[in-house]
Amino acid sequence: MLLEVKNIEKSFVEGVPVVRQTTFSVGENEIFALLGPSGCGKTTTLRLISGFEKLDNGEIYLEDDLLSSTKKHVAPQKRGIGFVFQDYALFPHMTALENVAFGLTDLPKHKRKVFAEEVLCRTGMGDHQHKGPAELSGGQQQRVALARAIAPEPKLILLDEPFSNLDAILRESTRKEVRSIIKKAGMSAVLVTHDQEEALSFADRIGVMNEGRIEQIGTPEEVYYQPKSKFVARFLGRTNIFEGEIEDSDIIETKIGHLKLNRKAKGKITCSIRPEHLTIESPNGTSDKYQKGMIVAREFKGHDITYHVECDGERYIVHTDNRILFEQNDEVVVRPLESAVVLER
Ligand SMILES: Nc1ncnc2c1ncn2[C@@H]1O[C@H](COP(=O)(O)OP(=O)(O)OP(=O)(O)O)[C@@H](O)[C@H]1O
Repeated sequence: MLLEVKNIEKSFVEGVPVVRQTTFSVGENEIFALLGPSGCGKTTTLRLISGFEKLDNGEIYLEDDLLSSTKKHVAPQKRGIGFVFQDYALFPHMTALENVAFGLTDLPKHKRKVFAEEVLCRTGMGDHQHKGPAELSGGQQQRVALARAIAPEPKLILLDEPFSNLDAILRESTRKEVRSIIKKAGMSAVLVTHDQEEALSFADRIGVMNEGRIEQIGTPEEVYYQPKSKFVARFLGRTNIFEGEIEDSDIIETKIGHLKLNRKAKGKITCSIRPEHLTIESPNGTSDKYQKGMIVAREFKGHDITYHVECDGERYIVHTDNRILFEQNDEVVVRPLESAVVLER
């Protein structure tokens, strides 16, 4: 593993831990995202890795070298880690090109600007390379900061909400470019974000953080489709939660009817099923193992439609493609297409 974070802990105020017993590792050429709501400790975790904060407990290793522990603290500039922080401070008296070229000390002088220009072009800033930070918009400065951090090709790069100031279209294209630069150069990255779509599309693996702890680590598909907790299920996108009691079975009775579970369970259980794993049908001709419900709201989004269906006082969300057309107040049955995932907590 390239980066190993072992049981790290940090409090700013005694007795109020901000990062608790956090453990994860990042492999060679891997992009790892720390995803969680505002205030859950993501930035602090990144600052502990960069060395801008000292930890209270635990250890951080890069290529088996100890960077941080309670006894040792390697200075940030000596860690060989690149970073883009939320406040992306660029050198104000330098142009965009000079900002990016500045860190390329490993290259011969005449090659620095050529390479810096190439990276700026790839982050869409080629036309603005001779402007100073004051002449650039927030989003443009953010792209220069990204180029500056990536250009020296550090083994590991830390990215704290690096696309937050870009509009939706620019965000997607910049994300793709940055991902491809990181992958091609063989770098690894830790991305901090509260945007689930960003984590799902950018990272190879995601650690979902809640109140200072990582609740689950997995590939985007695992954390999205196999969440371990209610928090992870809900934070990764819309979902339908069912609660009930069963006797050693993989079927639960719900208000939409029988629902198959991904495994056998017993006692009180909670399970989750994504809206796209449910569908709706006209009640005519379907067997009576599915309960009737009514469409109470509909969100048409062009390529797909989200229906809100009320069954016996409970609301469910169903996501279908735009060929399944119903109107508000239509009577329907909700039918599962996949099994529901039993949550551990
Ligand atoms: N230097 C500090 N001194 C005191 N408290 C701090 C300090 N830095 C962070 N905190 C507190 O630690 C908690 C976690 O902050 P952190 O910035 O790590 O969260 P985050 O998940 O990155 O949130 P955001 O996405 O809003 O940046 C917050 O309650 C914050 O107020």
